[in-house]
Amino acid sequence: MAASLQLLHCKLARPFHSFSCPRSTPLRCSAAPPPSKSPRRYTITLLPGDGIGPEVISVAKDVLLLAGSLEGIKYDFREMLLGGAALDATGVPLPEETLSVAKQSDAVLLGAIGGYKWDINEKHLKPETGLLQIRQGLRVFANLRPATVFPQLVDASTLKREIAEGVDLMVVRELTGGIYFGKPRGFGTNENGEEIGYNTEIYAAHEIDRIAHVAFKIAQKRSGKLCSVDKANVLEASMFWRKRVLAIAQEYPDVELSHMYVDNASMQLIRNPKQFDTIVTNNIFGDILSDEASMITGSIGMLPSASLGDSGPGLFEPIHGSAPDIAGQDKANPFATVLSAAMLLRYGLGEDKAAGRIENAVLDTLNRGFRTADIYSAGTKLVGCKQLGEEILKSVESNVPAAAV
Ligand SMILES: NC(=O)C1=CN([C@@H]2O[C@H](COP(=O)(O)OP(=O)(O)OC[C@H]3O[C@@H](n4cnc5c(N)ncnc54)[C@H](O)[C@@H]3O)[C@@H](O)[C@H]2O)C=CC1
Ligand SMILES: CC(C)CC(=O)C(=O)O
Repeated sequence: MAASLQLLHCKLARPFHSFSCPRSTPLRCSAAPPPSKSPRRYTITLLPGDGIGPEVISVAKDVLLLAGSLEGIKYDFREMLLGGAALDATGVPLPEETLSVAKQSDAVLLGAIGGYKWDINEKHLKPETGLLQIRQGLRVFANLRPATVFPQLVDASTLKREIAEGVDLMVVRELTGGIYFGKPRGFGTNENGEEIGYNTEIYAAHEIDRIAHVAFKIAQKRSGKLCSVDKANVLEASMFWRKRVLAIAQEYPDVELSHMYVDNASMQLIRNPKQFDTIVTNNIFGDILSDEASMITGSIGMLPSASLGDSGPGLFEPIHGSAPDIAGQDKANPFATVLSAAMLLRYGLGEDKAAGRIENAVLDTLNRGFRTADIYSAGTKLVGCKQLGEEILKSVESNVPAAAV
């Protein structure tokens, strides 16, 4: 089974740099485990989930298959239930079998979960609880969310060209701690007998230290700049976050560390996103800031993610949700999931060549003018999720070299 963070630490933390950032030089690590099986064969757990999840996973699976077969890779796919689909079939959002199969696989590719149908469910019967449980079950505490503005999509950004052009940042989000998991949590009544709901933002030292190490290492391989985002002017958990990040910084004298309050960071991302390179932040701030960062790139449908732990399979998923407003209409943008599949190959399996094929194919498809509605602009070709998938496959097949895209 792949040891995800070990692979990451040996690799380039800027997967798209070859076309988005000519100023930097690719880093390679000789310690990265070369694939030794021949033919290389991997077990991949697919979790399509709900809403547009199955639509985008179907495209990504085909792309993985083709890029893999062209690079001598074979897969055993295990499609399992998660979220609302699992609730309907089994009564729980994360069946034991799903977690067990996921744990035994080499990597996990997830679509999205959730939908109106389950919104009124109690907490333990919500699709979202299944998502949190699988992240925790796989111990994937480091969630990497690269936000890269592709030259082809500068005009799809809601920001002015001069602000959006060249943005290439990495949000390192802590994924298995903080307020999404903190206890006590729940509903009750206060001393006046009034109903209340409450949650706890809590971080132990080891949780901050390990995500800080990941972020510093990524920053080292990028531009050497790390911004830690918190709310240390108000929240004790953030004051402690900052203290630990400062302590860990002693081990990375080559990284220029800055701190920013989250309210300012959300404003600065829109004012001047190019001031950021690597951002490290807690679970909830990372969730929100990465959705915001996605719009700089043109759409939430463009942002992939990799969630990695110290050992075991990584979990790869687009940052978007199940988009119930467009589900079943063939309108979903599958690029985020396809790029998550590329991250799976690169950081989950060490299959750089197959990953590169997919990344180049995404750019080639954009170069050939194909767009889903969320990134459409005048003069480009509007297509649905399925047709975009077919175009990506053509680009994978033609294997346009990186220099040409
Ligand atoms: N990782 C996951 O599975 C996540 C699940 N959710 C769940 O998803 C459901 C909907 O949540 P929302 O807040 O509406 O967030 P969302 O990300 O599903 O949708 C927000 C907006 O972006 C659009 N959008 C999202 N992905 C797109 C894509 N690939 N292509 C084109 N447009 C896209 C949607 O149509 C919608 O207008 C909820 O049940 C929520 O809990 C939300 C976020 C993450
Ligand atoms: C639906 C939540 C559990 C998670 C979320 O919003 C996210 O990770 O993007």
